[in-house]
Parts: sequence; C-alpha cells; structure tokens
Amino acid sequence: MRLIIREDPKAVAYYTANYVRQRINEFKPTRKRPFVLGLPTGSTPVEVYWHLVDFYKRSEVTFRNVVTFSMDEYVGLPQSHPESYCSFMHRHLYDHIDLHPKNIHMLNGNAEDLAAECQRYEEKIKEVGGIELFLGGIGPDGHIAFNEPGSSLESVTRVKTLAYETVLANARFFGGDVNKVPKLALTVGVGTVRAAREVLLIITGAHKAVALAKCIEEGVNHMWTLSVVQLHPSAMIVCDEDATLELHVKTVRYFKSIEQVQEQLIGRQNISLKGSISKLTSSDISHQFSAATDPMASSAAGVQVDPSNSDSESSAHDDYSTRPESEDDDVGSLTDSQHSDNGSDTSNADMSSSTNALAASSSDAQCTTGFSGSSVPAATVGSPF
Ligand SMILES: N[C@@H]1[C@@H](O)[C@H](O)[C@@H](COP(=O)(O)O)O[C@@H]1O
Repeated sequence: MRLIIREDPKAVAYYTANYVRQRINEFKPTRKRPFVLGLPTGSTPVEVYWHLVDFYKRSEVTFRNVVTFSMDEYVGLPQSHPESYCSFMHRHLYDHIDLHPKNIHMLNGNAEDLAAECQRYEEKIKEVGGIELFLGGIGPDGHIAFNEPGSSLESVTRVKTLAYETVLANARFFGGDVNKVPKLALTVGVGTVRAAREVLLIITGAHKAVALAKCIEEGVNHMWTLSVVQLHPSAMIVCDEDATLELHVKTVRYFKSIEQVQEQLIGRQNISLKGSISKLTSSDISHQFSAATDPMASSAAGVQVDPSNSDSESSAHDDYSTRPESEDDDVGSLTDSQHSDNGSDTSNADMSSSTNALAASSSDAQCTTGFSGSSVPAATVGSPF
C-alpha cells in the first residue's frame, strides 16, 4: 500500500486528479479496451473532478474511451433530486467532459427490484472486464462507498442500511435535517472495491484521522471497512497532513521517506506511475551515490520533494508520462527490502525491517556496488529521522 501525504486538501485533489489523468493516458484506452473507472461522491472528490474537467478542457485527457461506475446511490430519492448521487456526478463531472452516455453506469435507487438492480450492476462490471481504477473516499467511521461498519469484507453490490453516524454526516447536504436523509442506499460492496485492479482512496481532514489510523495501523477488520486496502496488491491512499494526526510519527515518517528514496536514491525515471521499480541496475544506485557526493551534481541527483508544490508534482508526473508503460517490468537487481510482497512496489516494503527505508536502501547499495560509505550522507537524502 502506498500512503501519499500532501499538505492540504487542495494538494491532495491535484495529486489525485493528475494521477487519474496519467493512468488514463498511459493506459491508452480504445473502444474495445476501455479504461474502467470507479467513482465516488462526497465533498472530498469535488475538487478532483474540477481538475479532471480542467484537464479535459485543456485537451490533456479525453474520456472518450473511459467507462465509469459510481459507487453508490440513495434509495428512494428521485434521480433529479439535487442530492441524488446521479445529480451529483452529472453536476460535477459528467456534464463537462466527453464521456459517452452509454459508458456511464450508476445504480438506480428507484428500481422496482433493488436486489436485481444490484446484481445487474455486478454483471455489468464483469462484462466490461472489471474496474481498472477505483477511486474512493471514506466516511469518518472508515466506510468505503456505503459499506458501513460490520459490512462483510467479501460483500458485493447490495442494499445497505445507513449507520446513524453516516446519516448525521450527510445531513449537511439536506439542510441539516437528519429526517430528510434517506436511510437506505445501494452500494458496491467491499468485495467489489477489492476486485478492482487498483484502488485509490482520498482522505482529508482531522475528522477522518482516527479512521485512517484504524485502517492502516491496525488489523483488517469489518468494523473499519477501509482496512481491507491492506489486502489489496495495488492500493494507494492520498491524504492531507490533518488526516495523519492520529498516526504514529513513525508511520508518517516511513511513508514520507519512501518518496524521498524514490526521488533521491532510486531516481524518478526508474519508478513507474503505479510505484513499481523498473529496470534499475546496481550502477544506477551507484550513480546516485557518486552524483550525490559530488557537490556540483547533488542538486540534480537529490531533488527534494516539495509536497505542497503543485508544479513540482506536475513535472514529476510529466516525467512518468513520457516513459513507456512499465508497471509490470522486472524489478532488476534490488534487494528484498525494496520489494513489496507482490514483488513490485517499493512502498510495500516490510515496515518492521525497513522502518528507516533510507538506511535499508543504502545498505543494499553497499552490497551490490561496493560503496564503502557507512550510510547515505544525511545531506543527500534529507533524512527525516
Ligand atoms: N457514500 C459516500 C461515500 O462514498 C463518501 O466517501 C463519504 C464521504 O464524504 P465526504 O467526502 O463528504 O466526507 O460520503 C458518503 O458516505
């Protein structure tokens, strides 16, 4: 799992939208091989959608061959109601991009047979080849879509009774009146989200800090349904600093250090968009060391990641987008501490064995390159520890 921490909700939204844009562009969707995108509602993704609309208007992405599936919908609320998720998706995204209407999939909360509607949805997802990227938000109780605490981690699309906490949280969209909030919803299941080839969750605000901590620092648990991301081979959480308030300092530092290692030691050019290492040789690492110890070259080799700087984010991604597709490339000569459980994701490196990922990486480099230094020079890596 990757945890990307950005300064504030604005930076989170930009990072996320930019990532989606690049995933679509890298995928090069066609009519026969569309990019299948799962999409959330809620206030958190609104700014992500603004950016996507903006990218579309600038011709930086097209949704012509994108197929979408919304996560959920209230039961019994007319589709034309401004707070129906159908209205929401049209208002914030669908009405402003070149998505073909036949490629838009939403749950019908007014279907006569709700169970059949849910089954139809699951079948449709299968028919288009499954979801490539599921974007999601969470509720303060850690729910994904409307998978409230206690939902089966194997659940699929179904009717769900909303938890009181969710009804309270969503009352703000209904003039603060809890009585106006529908008490039932149709929602994709935890299993539906898990089945996606990639999951990206956006979490912002101090009110979601407990949920984030429960979900990533404790065990997989149906009371915190987001925790299921721990089992997903390709999951990423993008959060702001406020959402990290309940995490251990060690956790935050570790995940931040991963980005530093990628930038400064492994090299941005060797990391694919999805975070896997491609075609890295020991001499690349050796080069990083020698370049970094050369004061004239260190600025080129050790570019500091500025999480709050959208421009630097943009250029990082622009670099990725010019690279050939390489998500599944061989990992090259890196050692175990840089491999994930699935063998391709640096961010999945075992936390206990490499809490200090910088040190782990440097010792690998010593083994493979014969570098005789005792550790990565602190000035080079900007050690967060
Ligand atoms: N069903 C939706 C979820 O999909 C969403 O993640 C959550 C968070 O909303 P917000 O982003 O407004 O906090 O709201 C609702 O419960």
